[in-house]
Amino acid sequence: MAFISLPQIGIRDILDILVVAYFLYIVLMWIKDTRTWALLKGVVIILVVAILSYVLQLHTVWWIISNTITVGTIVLIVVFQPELRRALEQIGRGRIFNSLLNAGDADEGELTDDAINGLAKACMHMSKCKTGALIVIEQDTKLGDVERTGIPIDAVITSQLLINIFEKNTPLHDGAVIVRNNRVSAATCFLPLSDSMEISKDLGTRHRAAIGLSEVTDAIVLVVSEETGNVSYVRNGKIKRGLDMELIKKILTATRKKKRSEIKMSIWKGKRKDE
Ligand SMILES: Nc1ncnc2c1ncn2[C@@H]1O[C@H](COP(=O)(O)OP(=O)(O)OP(=O)(O)O)[C@@H](O)[C@H]1O
Repeated sequence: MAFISLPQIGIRDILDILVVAYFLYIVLMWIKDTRTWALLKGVVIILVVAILSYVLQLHTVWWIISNTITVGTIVLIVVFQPELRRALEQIGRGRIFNSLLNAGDADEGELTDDAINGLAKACMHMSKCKTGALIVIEQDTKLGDVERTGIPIDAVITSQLLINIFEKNTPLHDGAVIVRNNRVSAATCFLPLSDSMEISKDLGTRHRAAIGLSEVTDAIVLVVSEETGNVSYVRNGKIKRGLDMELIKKILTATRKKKRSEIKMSIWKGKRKDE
């Protein structure tokens, strides 16, 4: 009697399956959040056509598809180079690695109550006066490259200092301010612009720069619009507009708490749903 022999499954096989499943999940999540989603649908359609042409013996269609696949792969790598670069950067600053590397650093660089108050007060003041502002708060990803494009300051955060920096027609008002370890480390910094096509057309380059930096780093960016006085919070490529004093404080305080719990939890939880 023929009997079915089940392969032996050891702990290594389970680990193997879990690692592959996790990476597939990450890749699918990443694809879903970028313009690569449209590409994936295109690739699926081409694959379906290729299979059909093979099964139905449509020689010309099959010849064209099979010959363009090699060239097509190279073309896709070139076209999607920015997305691939961003994906690698995101892996590099992944929560699991950061948690392992930064365990114990929870309080280092964390915003103090005074700093949060200073930031919120300055944003609301500049909002009232319609003074444009761009404030980057460094997190785990070091922003030395961005900082080098600006002018060093190295001063404790106060609302007065920030208001003064962004005062129109003064030498430091253009570009972004970098905040590190509760200090304003530099001003007039140049941020990378986002090339996302999903950004609202009523947002100009200041907001595009904030989103651009948040796409490639884990920095938090506060933006005050010169045109509308609107205050926005930008993180992970997402923008939340129309903040008031309380909301700014609440968000910055929540980020601080999140950072602490992230170190304990992220190894187990993976990507949080609220992001
Ligand atoms: N890449 C960048 N890095 C840093 N700062 C930038 C960058 N691009 C623009 N800015 C800042 O934004 C200012 C121009 O803002 P612009 O009016 O184009 O944008 P906006 O998003 O419409 O802002 P607002 O609503 O404040 O008018 C510049 O003067 C400069 O200070």
